[in-house]
Order: sequence, then C-alpha cells, then structure tokens
Amino acid sequence: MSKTNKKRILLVDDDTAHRTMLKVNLSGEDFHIMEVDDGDQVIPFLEQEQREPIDLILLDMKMARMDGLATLRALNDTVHSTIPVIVLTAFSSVETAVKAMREGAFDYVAKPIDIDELKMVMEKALGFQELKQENIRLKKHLEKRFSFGNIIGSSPAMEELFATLELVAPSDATVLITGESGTGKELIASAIYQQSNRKQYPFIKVNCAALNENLLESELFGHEAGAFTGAVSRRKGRFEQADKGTLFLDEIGDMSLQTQAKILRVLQEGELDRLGGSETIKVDVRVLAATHRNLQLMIEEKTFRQDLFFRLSVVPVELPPLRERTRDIPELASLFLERYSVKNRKDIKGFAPEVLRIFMAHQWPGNIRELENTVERAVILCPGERITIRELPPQIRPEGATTNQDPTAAPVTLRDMEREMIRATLAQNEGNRSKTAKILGVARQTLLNKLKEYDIL
Ligand SMILES: Nc1ncnc2c1ncn2[C@@H]1O[C@H](COP(=O)(O)OP(=O)(O)OP(=O)(O)O)[C@@H](O)[C@H]1O
Repeated sequence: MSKTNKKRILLVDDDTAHRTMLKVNLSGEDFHIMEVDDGDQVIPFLEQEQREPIDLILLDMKMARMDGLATLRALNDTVHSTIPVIVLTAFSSVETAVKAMREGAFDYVAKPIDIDELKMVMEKALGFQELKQENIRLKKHLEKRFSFGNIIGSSPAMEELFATLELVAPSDATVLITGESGTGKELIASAIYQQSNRKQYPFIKVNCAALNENLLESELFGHEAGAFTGAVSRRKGRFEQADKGTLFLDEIGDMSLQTQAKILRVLQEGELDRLGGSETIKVDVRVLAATHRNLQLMIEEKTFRQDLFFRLSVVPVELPPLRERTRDIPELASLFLERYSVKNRKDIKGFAPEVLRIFMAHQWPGNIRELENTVERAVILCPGERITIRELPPQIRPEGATTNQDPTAAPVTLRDMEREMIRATLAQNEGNRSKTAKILGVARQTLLNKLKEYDIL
C-alpha cells in the first residue's frame, strides 16, 4: 500500500487508553486512524459532510452509551452498512462476537489484542471489500453494456438517451431516430429491437433511399404476379415478412409522398395491399424509422407528410453528433482499436497521446463511422505497438503535425502501405494466398514475389 493510498480506519472505543494503544500500533504507512469514543458517535461521524469515506471500522463491543451490537444494528439501517466492521471483544464473550457476526460484522478479534493478528484480519477485510467493490463495478459495467448492446456512451447526452431507450424498448411505440450520418442510428434501432418483447420475431431493415418509388413499394408491400413488368410471381413485402416483429425504415426522409401515404395507412390501420392485389392484408409490425434529414423542414417544404411525422415520432430520439460528445471518443477509439487489431491479427496496444489529442479536437463530420474508419486504417498501416500520427489520414492531422511530431520517424511510404495491405489481407483470410491475391487483384505469383520481397511469412 502506498502512502497516498492509506486506508481510512474508524476506531470506536470508550476506553481512552485502549484507543491510544491501538492508534499508536496501527498508525503508519498503511492506515490512517480516526477515532470516536462511543457507539453513538459513529453515524454522526460518518455523516459529517465532505468527509472522505471510511474503509473499515474497528468496533469495541462493550461501551458505556451504545454497545457494539446496537451500533452494528444502527449501521445496518444506513447507507454505511457496506463498510466492513471488525469487532473487538473480550476473550470471555465469544458469544457476543458470534451475535455481532450475525449482524453483519466481518470478523472479530479477542482481547487482549494481538496487533499482528488484528492487522491480518484488517487486511483480509480490506481486500474482501475491494473485491466486492470491483465486483459491483464490473456488474454495473456489464449491465450497462448488455442493457444497450455494444453502444458506447458515457457522455450525459448518451446516458440520458439510454434511459429513454430502456423505457421505450419494451413498448410497441414507434421510434423516430434522427441524427447526422454515422451517429449510430442503425445501431440504436437494432438495440431497441434486441431489448423489445418482439426479439424472437424478425427484425427487417429497408433502406428507403436505395430504391426508386416502384421498387421500394414492391419491396415494402409485396406484389402479385403480373403487377408490373418483371413481376413473374407473387412476393411478400417486407412489412409482411416482419409480421409480429420489427421493421426498420432507414432514410425515411427519402421516399415519395405516395409511398409515405401508404406507410401511414399501415401505421394507422395495420393493413396493406400488395401491388396489383385486391386482398387487404393485416400485419402486426412495430416500426422504427431513421433519417439524417431535417423532417420539420421537409414538412414546411411539403415534401414530408406532417401526419406521418407525428405517427413516426411517438418517441423521438436524437443522436448528438460526435463533436458534441467528445467524452466518448477515447472509449470508442479503444473499442475500434481492439476490434480491428483482432480482425487484422495485430498486437497494437494503444494510441500515442498526440493521436488522442487530435481525435478530441477533430470535428468528425462523418461521426462515429469516420472515427471507426480512421482507426481501422491506422491499425492496418501501423508497423508498431502504438498508433502514431503517421497513420492518420491527412484530413485529420492538424497542419504541420507530420513533421514536427517525431523528426526521426520515416514517413509512410507506398511500400509501407503495400506491405501492410498484404499483411492485413493475408491475416483476414487466414493465410490463404490464392484468396488474398484475388482480393488484392494481383496474380498469385505476384503475391508470392511480394511476400518474399517484404519477408512476410
Ligand atoms: N455508440 C456507439 N458505440 C459503438 N459503435 C458505434 C456507436 N455508434 C455507432 N457505432 C458504429 O459506427 C458505425 C456507424 O453507425 P450506424 O451505421 O448505426 O450510423 P447511422 O447513423 O445509421 O449512419 P447513416 O445515417 O449513414 O446510415 C457502425 O459501424 C456502428 O457500429
């Protein structure tokens, strides 16, 4: 234990001479001893404002105003009940000690006190307490991770968002997720689904921006045979496929007014017609929607239906851009570093401090996706154990950063990049050379020559 890390011990005993003896013997490098002269002083002492927490209590059993057992019981009703307590008891009253243990005391030491024995029990209690706290911390950490998938975010904006999502996920409410490109809208949608009561049913995603009006409608609502040229057979749409489950409509701002009207009908009535069909089909689908567009503005411009907007945004969720939650950057960067180191079979331990500084200052117009791509690229290019400024793309480096960071460092050359690309591709394909050559677009023999040239095994 270092000096700065002294454990704070509260000694509770009404016998001044005994207290002094213990204090003299225990004070030193490891412990900082504080004292009160009776049991009734313990809670007021612990509750004194701005006091640093106490790590351990040494409690005498026999005291004039409030004995050890009564003190333990009183402590049990407070937030301080987690502080470990060691009771000091007369040799003849082991029975009291047992009662004290039943009230939650960690252990007891009989009088006359053998200091070495007491120190040993104290170390044991403190060690146990640390383990307990570490356990609680890990459990919280896990709960947080599991409660919202792999979504990282400890900035206040994200914590608030997680709290909303926890409430909303199990309901059937439609959720409209807005935010700039790359802020994690899709990730949030799938986390909502994972936490919902529909998770045993399908999760279907449609990117509304990727298809023209007709194709999108046929994709969403399905079609009967002969509904349009090329519709040879009848096909179920995504809404039907998602029956009982969840449909994620990405880029909802990118669809025609006509398609919007049809979506509104499904949301309102729970029914649809396949293209070219005459039969009305009932569906039970929870809709999650996302867009990077400003729907309010689109409503004003009459390119988005206000009634659909209201239907979709029963619960609106706005994801802040990464530049407004810089606090999350180091954790996100580490997650991606680990992910891509494993994927590329590299043993990269971290970032050079100036890299993190650059990350914190960058505006990240492409948000988390841009950060992820930046880290992936850096991992591929990194020849050492740490990502340095040399592995960052020029648009991220502040001007002049390349030359004045490390004057001895050689610039990344085309050869470096080629070698790293080959190494990474080979690793990703479990050493399969034919596959690697194919992916890199070179003949197998060319690859073999390069492997030799770069001394890659
Ligand atoms: N909070 C987060 N924690 C970990 N990874 C994240 C987080 N947010 C986003 N990502 C990752 O960033 C990338 C972009 O996220 P996603 O595709 O969900 O963004 P998006 O907002 O849907 O983007 P777009 O609008 O361009 O479709 C994904 O690889 C995703 O896994």
